[in-house]
Amino acid sequence: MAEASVKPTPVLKDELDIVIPTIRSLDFLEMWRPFFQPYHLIIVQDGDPSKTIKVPDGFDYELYNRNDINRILGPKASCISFKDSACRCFGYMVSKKKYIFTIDDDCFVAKNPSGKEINALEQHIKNLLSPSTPLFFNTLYDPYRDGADFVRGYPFSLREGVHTAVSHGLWLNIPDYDAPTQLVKPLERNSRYVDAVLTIPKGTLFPMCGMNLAFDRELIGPAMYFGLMGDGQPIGRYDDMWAGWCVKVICDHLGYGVKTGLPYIWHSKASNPFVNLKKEYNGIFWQEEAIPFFQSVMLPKECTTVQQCYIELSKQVKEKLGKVDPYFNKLAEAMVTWIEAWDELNSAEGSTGKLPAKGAAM
Ligand SMILES: O=c1ccn([C@@H]2O[C@H](COP(=O)(O)OP(=O)(O)O[C@H]3OC[C@H](O)[C@H](O)[C@H]3O)[C@@H](O)[C@H]2O)c(=O)[nH]1
Ligand SMILES: [Mn+2]
Repeated sequence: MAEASVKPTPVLKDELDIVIPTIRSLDFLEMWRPFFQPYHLIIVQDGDPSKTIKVPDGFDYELYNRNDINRILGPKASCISFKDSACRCFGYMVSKKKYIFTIDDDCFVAKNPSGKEINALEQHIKNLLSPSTPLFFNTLYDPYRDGADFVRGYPFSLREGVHTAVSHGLWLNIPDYDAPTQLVKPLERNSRYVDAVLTIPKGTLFPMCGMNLAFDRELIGPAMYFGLMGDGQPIGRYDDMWAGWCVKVICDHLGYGVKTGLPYIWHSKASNPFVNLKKEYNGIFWQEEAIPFFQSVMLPKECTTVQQCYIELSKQVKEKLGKVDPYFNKLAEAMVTWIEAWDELNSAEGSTGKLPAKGAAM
């Protein structure tokens, strides 16, 4: 019998950081205050570091701009994107908490069909604290949810499930469409609230969106590199996609689960589809090569840590995608730099190397 979660969801306020990339404003936090105030925020300020981004009073935060990233990582800062939401992954690296929730600054509190405001963070915590079922599909969706269970024919040997590494939330109003779809359907809005959480089956990739995403940093953090995007790069808006493909392949290899579905947020801003098309066009073309690559990736059984898997993956990226475009050679090297920087900041001695950023006392 799947353990129904009748217990209240733990707040995890000392075990979870909220990472926000921003090049605009943090006013959206006012709407999230009831849900976010207990948590520590890690704000990654993109763009001009001389610009001051106001953090609303009452939040406990640390803020990093490009000067901070360069100061903390030195030459390794080259792996952190500039002028792209990919910069958010720096926040994952400097966090010291077990869980991460990342959200964009144009995402607001959504309402469920009964009109109740959705505490997206609480749902992500529920998703992360309950097992996933990647090895056998449960047709009644999340079997660990109140009022659900495994259906007849579900093997009892698999009902314990596996640890959940990622919780991928969705969006009402502006859906996360690519530029061509945005251009064809400029007025389309997502009003469909699907009351379900699904485990993405083992061996299946998915398009991970970084807008409303939570993960177990201790299980899968080093694989959550959002790549080389934005300024100086031939691609943008594939940061979260790249991370999602790497993460899913490694989760499948290590036996972790990835969930998608609830919670919803309200995505308010439709970015410019023409600007997006310029950023995405290489990605739309290259993904037709990258997806078959990730579908065929085999990681040796000797790779038992995320770092080992990720370094092995970077070698295969260089070998197999480097032929598609020299960009992938650069990306493969940046993947290694990311792991080196991650281990430097997160090894015992490395943690003292992190200079305090501006902001409220930590
Ligand atoms: O150069 C930049 C641009 C944006 N940001 C911050 O990233 C967040 C997302 O920005 P935006 O809402 O403009 O992007 P979308 O078009 O909605 O697509 C996003 O949503 C899905 C993924 O996260 C995707 O990668 C995003 O592009 C927002 O907080 C901006 O302030 C930035 O830091 N640097
Ligand atoms: Mn947006």
